Amino acid sequence: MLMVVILICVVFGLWAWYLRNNNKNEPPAMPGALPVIGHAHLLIGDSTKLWAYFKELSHISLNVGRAITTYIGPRTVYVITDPDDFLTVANTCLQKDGFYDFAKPWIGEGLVTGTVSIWKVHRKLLNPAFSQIVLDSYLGVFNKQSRRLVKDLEVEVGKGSFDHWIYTRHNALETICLTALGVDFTDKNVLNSKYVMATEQMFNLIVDRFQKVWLHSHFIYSWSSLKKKQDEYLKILHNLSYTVLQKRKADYLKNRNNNEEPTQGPKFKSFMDILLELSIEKGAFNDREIREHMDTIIVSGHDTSASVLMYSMLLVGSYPKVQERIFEELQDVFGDDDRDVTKHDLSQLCYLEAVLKETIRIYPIVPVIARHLDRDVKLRNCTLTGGRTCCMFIYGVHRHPMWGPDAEKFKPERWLDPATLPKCPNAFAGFGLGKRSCIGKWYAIMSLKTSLAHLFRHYRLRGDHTKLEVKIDVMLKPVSGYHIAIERRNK
Ligand code: HEM
Repeated sequence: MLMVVILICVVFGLWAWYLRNNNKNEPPAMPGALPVIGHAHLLIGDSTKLWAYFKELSHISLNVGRAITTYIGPRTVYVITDPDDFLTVANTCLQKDGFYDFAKPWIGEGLVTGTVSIWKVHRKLLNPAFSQIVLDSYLGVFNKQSRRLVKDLEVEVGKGSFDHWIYTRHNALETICLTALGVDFTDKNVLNSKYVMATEQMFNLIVDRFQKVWLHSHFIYSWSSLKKKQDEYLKILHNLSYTVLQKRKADYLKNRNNNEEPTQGPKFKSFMDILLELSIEKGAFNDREIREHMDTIIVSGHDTSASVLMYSMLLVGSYPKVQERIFEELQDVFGDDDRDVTKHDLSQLCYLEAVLKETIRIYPIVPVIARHLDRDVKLRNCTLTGGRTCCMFIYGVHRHPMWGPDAEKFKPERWLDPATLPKCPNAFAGFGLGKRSCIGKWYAIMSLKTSLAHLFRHYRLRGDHTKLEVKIDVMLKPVSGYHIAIERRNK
């Protein structure tokens, strides 16, 4: 078996080696390629090492015209870090790269991984679920969940460093279930923990597969021990989403038969309401498709927000002056009142929003995205060849020289004055760019601002982000998270 695998790799490698130099206007090649395997040997190691390699790729790309060519066995993979080129590729080639197929057993044809023809129809149908009017209707839940987080953290007051990532993850999972899906898991701790664990393991597994180039083949992967583990985790993940689906569907049908408006949940149609309505009344989705959209929203909606909350708490804890400025802004808006955050308050919390954006710029939790090039794409300094993979390095875009010599510094105030921001509108790509950018951007900003407004009214944080080691588990994750301590704020 091993011999067959090696033989296949060698044949593909030689073939790709032969084909790869035909485009004379291609970006320069990344140094260090070996015959046949290309740069695949640089992917080997744990996910911290992989992240170090990705950072190096970003910096090399930034230094040589914002684009380089790498080779993973038979595949040619471009790395780009120019913001305008990023947008060009993002809007010219809408198809996600084959690497995203590693997540398809989990989230299928949901928006993140969906094939273009399906994505085009479904994104249009689902956009209204993230309209401002729907998001405003979630503000009550965002406040309730933020208060819950403040309360949960009470046990850590004065006890020294602890892992706040555990708290933000559980809280964000409950929030996405309450809002987008209309189900309450706040008293189901065991289920919640199992789901969070399975999500983490699935991300590990996808990265593990990425690093083991021979497992890129679906056939070889299907015989691997990794695939067996994947099946176990998927059982947990799909079990939860199917349970929610059955319950919500039964409620929908009951209300429809009784001609009743739902008594619980938001007044406006949530993501789940829209899915059910389109499925039951118009036959737009079958159960599998609903489940795939639900799984996509659960994972992309909770892990992202939880990570940004975790990193922003750590960064603010590391910069006392930033923390005091946040508190001053909160005092200006709320005084000593512990009331809920309103829509109007959110529009006034400009410094807090700057903190969030700067956090995502420094720690882009989705640091790389990839497209399949279905045609040749002409960029500013080079041409990418169709049929290949283009990785857009958000991490690199956020360190482009247009951010200035202090690009590595956490400086929220740069967001307050257009003169201190890059002129290029694409320089910030934390939520992706173009037609397939994040559908949940404003959901995330609203929920995160609400959480931070509650947290910083109650606590003073201390942290040290320079001690944080990160790894890439699809998203940018902490290796360990014991870097903040909290104290109650005496106003
Ligand atoms: C701060 C938090 C978030 C960040 C930084 C973020 C970032 C991103 C990025 C970079 C992409 C593009 C992915 C790619 O092209 O492969 C994306 C897509 C997506 N995000 Fe987010 N996201 C966040 C929060 C959310 C939330 C809260 C939701 C849902 C409630 C969500 C749902 C999605 C979906 C469904 C897509 C796929 C969009 C499409 O292809 O049409 N995200 N996000």
